[in-house]
Amino acid sequence: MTTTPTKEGSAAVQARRVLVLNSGSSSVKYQLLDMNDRSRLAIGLVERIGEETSRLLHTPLTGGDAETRERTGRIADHAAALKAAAEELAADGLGLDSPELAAIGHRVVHGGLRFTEPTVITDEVLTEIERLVPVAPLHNPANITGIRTAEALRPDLPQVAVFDTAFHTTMPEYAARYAIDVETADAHRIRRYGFHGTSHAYVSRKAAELLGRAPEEVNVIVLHLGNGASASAVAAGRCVETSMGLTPLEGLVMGTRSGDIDPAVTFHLKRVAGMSTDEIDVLLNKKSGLVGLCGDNDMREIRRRIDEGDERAALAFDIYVHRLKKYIGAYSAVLGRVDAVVFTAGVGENSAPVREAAIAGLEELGLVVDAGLNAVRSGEPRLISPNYARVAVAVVPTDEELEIADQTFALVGQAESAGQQVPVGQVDN
Ligand SMILES: Nc1ncnc2c1ncn2[C@@H]1O[C@H](COP(=O)(O)OP(=O)(O)O)[C@@H](O)[C@H]1O
Ligand SMILES: CC(=O)OP(=O)(O)O
Ligand SMILES: [Mg+2]
Repeated sequence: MTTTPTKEGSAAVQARRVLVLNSGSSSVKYQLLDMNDRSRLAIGLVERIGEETSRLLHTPLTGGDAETRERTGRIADHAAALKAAAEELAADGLGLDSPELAAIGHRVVHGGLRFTEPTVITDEVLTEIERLVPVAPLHNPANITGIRTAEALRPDLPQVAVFDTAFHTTMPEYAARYAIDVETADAHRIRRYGFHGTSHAYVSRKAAELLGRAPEEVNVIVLHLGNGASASAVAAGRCVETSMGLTPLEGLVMGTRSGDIDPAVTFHLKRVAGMSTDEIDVLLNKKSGLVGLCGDNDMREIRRRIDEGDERAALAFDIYVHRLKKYIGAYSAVLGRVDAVVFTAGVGENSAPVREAAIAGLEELGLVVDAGLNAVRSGEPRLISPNYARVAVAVVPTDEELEIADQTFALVGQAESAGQQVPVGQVDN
């Protein structure tokens, strides 16, 4: 194995592994990647953090058969979740103490306008991420805990933040600004930031590849349909419009979030229903969307209920699809020429009925889905439109973790090859 001098000047194993942490409001997804070939050494998920029914699923991928280990029982918070993940990695000889670990890459949801690129985390960067908590209350606190815990476990390693908002900072001002009083908006930095940017960037690039064209040559609409869901219009590789706004609440119907509503609904709930701001926040972020409409937020379960004739589930599905269709139409108009509409994330990659229903009736926009191609299940990027269609419709599996690992490793590598000291151990705990 190659050796290189460390910052202290002693010989060490060349570090080419990256740990990626994607901390959500109640879950942590993690992956350890070997950047020699960008392969995964282990993947894991801790879900339902803080509940009695927490669960950790850990899969080492270094041996022959990938066997998932499961831990159940309450995991109190994100710090405990990360420590449990670190123990699982250590049990496979992939512990965080490994000299082969080059950096830890974190998905950070809100980076405001300041962070347009992946950024090595210093105290000052962390303070800025903390300052953005009010506009990403479900996400940034979890990201911050992830950073602090990782820092405590490996204070000598560079930690890199990859921001969901970064890809959207290219949006023109007329798309990013809300039509509200300019002084008020500026004083409180109220504008459209957009989220899931790492996914929109990765998927739009992959879609261009699938079409055999350079990203600069194509205009695509990306529909990221996970638990959180957002659409973006990407022109020549740059985001020009996206559906999430100041926070990840705006836009499409999501698993538990309402997406677009008349903002006056909130005044009405306060004045007429007597709800507090916090109660309205919980209602719109956690008790709305699919779960609010029919009690389920998993599209598989909704489809199963529809097959059994459940009318509430059918209406929830129709509302979800209707919103998607509106955004496809709107973004076709924004882009003028569309080369591809691309489905991604849990629902987009797996739900043929959602894809079929969202594109149905859009022939005038050049959009058609081939039922046979749409029914194919595959982990590969693929076209689901017939050859004759004017606009391609595609499914492109997203890989936020790989993109975060690539960006993290590139940043740390660039800094080192330029002979710069990569800031480490600068986050106060
Ligand atoms: N086979 C499937 N068929 C339909 N929907 C699916 C399938 N697998 C996952 N999903 C949907 O994907 C959602 C999760 O998407 P994902 O992108 O993993 O979300 P997140 O990253 O926001 O947690 C689930 O809630 C479910 O609705
Ligand atoms: C920003 C956002 O909505 O993220 P997620 O889909 O992971 O909740
Ligand atoms: Mg996701």
